[in-house]
Amino acid sequence: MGRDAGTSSSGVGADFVVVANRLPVDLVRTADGTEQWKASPGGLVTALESILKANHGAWVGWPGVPDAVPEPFDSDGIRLHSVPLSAHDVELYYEGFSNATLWPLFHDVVVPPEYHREWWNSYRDVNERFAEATAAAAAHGATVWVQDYQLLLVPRLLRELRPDLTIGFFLHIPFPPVELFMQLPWRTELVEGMLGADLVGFHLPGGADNFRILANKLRGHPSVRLTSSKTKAAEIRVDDRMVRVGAFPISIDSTAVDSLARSRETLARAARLRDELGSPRVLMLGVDRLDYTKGIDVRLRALEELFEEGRLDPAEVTFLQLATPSRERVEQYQIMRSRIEESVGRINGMFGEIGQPVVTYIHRPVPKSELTAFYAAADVMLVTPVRDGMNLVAKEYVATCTDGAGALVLSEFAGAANELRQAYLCNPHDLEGVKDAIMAAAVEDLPEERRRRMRALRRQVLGNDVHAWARRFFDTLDATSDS
Ligand SMILES: Nc1ncnc2c1ncn2[C@@H]1O[C@H](COP(=O)(O)OP(=O)(O)O)[C@@H](O)[C@H]1O
Ligand SMILES: O=P(O)(O)OC[C@H]1O[C@H](O[C@H]2O[C@H](CO)[C@@H](O)[C@H](O)[C@H]2O)[C@H](O)[C@@H](O)[C@@H]1O
Repeated sequence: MGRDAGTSSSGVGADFVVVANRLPVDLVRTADGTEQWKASPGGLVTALESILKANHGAWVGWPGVPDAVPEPFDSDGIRLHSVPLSAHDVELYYEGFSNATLWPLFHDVVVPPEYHREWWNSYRDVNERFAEATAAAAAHGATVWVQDYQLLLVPRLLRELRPDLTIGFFLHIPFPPVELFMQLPWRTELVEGMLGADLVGFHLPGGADNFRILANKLRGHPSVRLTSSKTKAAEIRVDDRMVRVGAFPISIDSTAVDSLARSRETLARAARLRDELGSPRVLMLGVDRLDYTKGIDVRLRALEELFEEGRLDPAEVTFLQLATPSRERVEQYQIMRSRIEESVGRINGMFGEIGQPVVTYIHRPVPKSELTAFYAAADVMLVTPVRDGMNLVAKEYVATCTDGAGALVLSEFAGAANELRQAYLCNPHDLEGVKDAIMAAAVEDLPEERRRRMRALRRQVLGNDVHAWARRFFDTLDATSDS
């Protein structure tokens, strides 16, 4: 990628800096008062960590707990700079504006977004602090890569502080249609914030188009499509600068996942897992943060009806759901958790046997090696979000399917469906369609059809990894700074 920077030759600041709400590790405080660093949740960290490890850059982010102020330190070759957040910041900026205003609004209002002025004030204030911390961490002329919806104001704030920097911005969640974005009382400030970058990247062309339309509508900045560009980027004139906008679908470190999946330890653990689960004929798996966008309730409802109708036999099928705790103090997450846990209990009460539940539900993160063994053990992976920026779990499952025998049921409303066309695609709002996709993947299709689909999926995932994603982004960013 040619961004092998670390600290600059002057020793003051790094030449390549990632800025994200979270550091790649969270500080965890245990009941006995001890503190330890643990891997942060979510696909953003999974993807960016492998890029930064390869490039020895710096990372600016929140250490994951209120009021922690750790000094900068090195972790796996990455220099970590903390932006401290108070309990009040966490409540208003993170749980409030980021995750109860922007998150639901950008995910097609699957729950109603809330608009509160005090949340917005806190968001602006925290974005200013992120911009200041980044300005202090970056060397003269450095490249800074700002991540995601929690930091939409940072590109512009940073440009004001440090006009010498090259600034990229990437949005990891869907960018909504104009009519939805227009609900935001602070819509103009947010679009101006993003336009502070030299390149604004989205997962899908639809997101990039929505943003171009808004920039024109709100600020009168027309855009021009660059027909010669491989990424089909467009350019927007903002005062005396050109801002590029394009689609860059994120991916995973496919080769690393593939080789971990082939290891003797993983295969042995996968076989043991199947035994522990009662050697079912069909093992189905779900792996998500416990988020209302992920459609965990959709797949549970589909399975319940398939058991009720006798289309699936509970003596032959087991469903394992791993659900990492997420944003637990936000009301809509609490509502969803109760619904899911109630439905797991109901299905097991109805169809399970003593010592033999039909649904096994684990509400905690598991180590990467264990997660890979779960993927390797599964016959059918259920990925049914009602809306999702990309969904790296779908790609991780495909990369783990080294024997080519698994099947992926995938919602059309996950960004990943744009590339993984050979999955068993379904509309999560159409329960009969979800049930039919599960039946085809788990029971009805011949093994050869499943293998044909999985071969195509593996070609896609192994041929387009996270390093290629970052390369495409930086090639476009470099072209922007040249123009
Ligand atoms: N229970 C779990 N234990 C460990 N890692 C998990 C668990 N659930 C999800 N993950 C990891 O979190 C990431 C989720 O990324 P993604 O599917 O893109 O969704 P999101 O970023 O919205 O959570 C993946 O890298 C996946 O391996
Ligand atoms: O930091 P949290 O509030 O605990 O949330 C975890 C992350 O969730 C979101 O991930 C998104 O990014 C993935 C990678 O691009 C993508 O595959 C997925 O569809 C998105 O939902 C969020 O956008 C991140 O900022 C969070 O770190």
